[in-house]
Amino acid sequence: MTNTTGTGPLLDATGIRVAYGDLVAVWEVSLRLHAGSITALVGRNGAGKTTLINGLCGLLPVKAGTVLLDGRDVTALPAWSRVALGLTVVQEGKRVFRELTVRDNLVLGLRGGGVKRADREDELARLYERFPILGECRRQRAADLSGGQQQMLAIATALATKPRVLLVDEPSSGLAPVFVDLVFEALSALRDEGLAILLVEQLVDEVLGGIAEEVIVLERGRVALRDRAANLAVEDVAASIYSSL
Ligand SMILES: Nc1ncnc2c1ncn2[C@@H]1O[C@H](COP(=O)(O)OP(=O)(O)OP(=O)(O)O)[C@@H](O)[C@H]1O
Repeated sequence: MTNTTGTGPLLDATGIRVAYGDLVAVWEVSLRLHAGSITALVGRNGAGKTTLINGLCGLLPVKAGTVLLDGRDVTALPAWSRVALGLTVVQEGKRVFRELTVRDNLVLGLRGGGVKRADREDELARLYERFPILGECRRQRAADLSGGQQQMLAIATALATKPRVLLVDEPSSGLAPVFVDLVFEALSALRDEGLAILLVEQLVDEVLGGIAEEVIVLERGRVALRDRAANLAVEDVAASIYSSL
């Protein structure tokens, strides 16, 4: 059944378990992401956030559980076919093709999302309009951009795939405050346009200060706390994250 009414979750993951050999890093985690909302995934280092994201997007196989994308079971599909269906990840660490130009990175995203060659220039123009900073340096190698610019490029490349569900792993990591603000502004705008976003983020103040509707705290691969952001105080979330230290 597809989510044509806009009321059901766009991403519905149930009982997700992910392991590295015998080490189970994520234990039967369930979560739902809805159109037009940001869910923040927080937890201390090693809690399993990246592993969960990679299981959801298909970069790692799941040992148990199901991932439904708009009602369709994508659990067995490779990452690239999930991208084509609208489930895209922005990996940790500003992953871009460093030797390619900004434009060519974006074109790879457009191809991954199945955008037709005839529509390419229009789509690129739209991306440059959204991220003027990328328009200005479209002919530069990605390696020559600043860390903040590379993060914007990583997000823009993900957007080029035309996702409905975006998984974003620690986009603010290592960025100057001005770029953190730009990243959060971009994600808020995408949420307002109807994307369902899962955001791994260490900046608890930012998460509870407005960007996220829901917060999930992971601890040793399990959900330790889950609530509407409005119901949570920074101290509660911080206590939940650091209680096991
Ligand atoms: N490639 C790997 N091989 C083996 N174990 C791994 C691998 N990657 C992660 N782990 C282990 O899995 C667990 C979860 O790690 P993960 O990176 O998902 O946590 P995280 O919450 O994203 O942490 P961080 O905030 O540091 O990125 C940790 O115990 C980690 O040591």
